[in-house]
Amino acid sequence: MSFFERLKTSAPAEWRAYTEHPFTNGLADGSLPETAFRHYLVQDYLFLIEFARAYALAVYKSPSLADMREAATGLSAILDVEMNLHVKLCGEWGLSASDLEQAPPAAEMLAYTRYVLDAGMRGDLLALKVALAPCVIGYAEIATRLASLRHADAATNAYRVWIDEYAGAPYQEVAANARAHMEQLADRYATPAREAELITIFKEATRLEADFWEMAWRAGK
Ligand SMILES: Cc1ncc(CO)c(N)n1
Repeated sequence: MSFFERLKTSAPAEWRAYTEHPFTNGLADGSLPETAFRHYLVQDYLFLIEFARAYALAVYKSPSLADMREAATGLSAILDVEMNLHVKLCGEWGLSASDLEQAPPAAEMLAYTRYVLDAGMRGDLLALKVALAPCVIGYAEIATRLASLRHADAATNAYRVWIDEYAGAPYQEVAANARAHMEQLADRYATPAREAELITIFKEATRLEADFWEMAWRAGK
């Protein structure tokens, strides 16, 4: 079993609560209330800024030049690709750049990003990548599942652009690379004695991802 599969099978309830959260199913069938989606978009913009800082930390934490290049590629994927797409998507939902920048950060967004940054600051590059795995690899898995559901209203579903962005080849490739790099780091640095600590980080980060959906889901009620 790969390292990532071991992480997932060590946190089955957490992984399920995150990847099959009602928010995600509401994206797939278009039933998600618009207020929930808008709340999500605003907080996700703030999330991505902190996420970029986590990748910058990964550059600093890199033991080798090859690790550093990999982290720098991830940083640029967020700053130059995902953030731009996000601003465009927000614009389509009537949210301007200043709406996004002036939004007060939600406790769930802060808790999650602080957790990831802290795991990386006190740990090594592998610990940081494990904390990031639910975000990067999780979104690729979620979007692939949602894209395969093939609801009858797929053509008119307003959330289709979001699904397509994360189910599309460019994002899937970013996630596959992140996964391959984490496997390689695990070969180099994961010892049986460390596995419990790494599982704890993965479990916590997964729980905080589910809380992020839950925060937005509540806003739609
Ligand atoms: C909360 C969250 N997790 C993961 C991703 C994927 O980058 C995202 N955009 N937002």
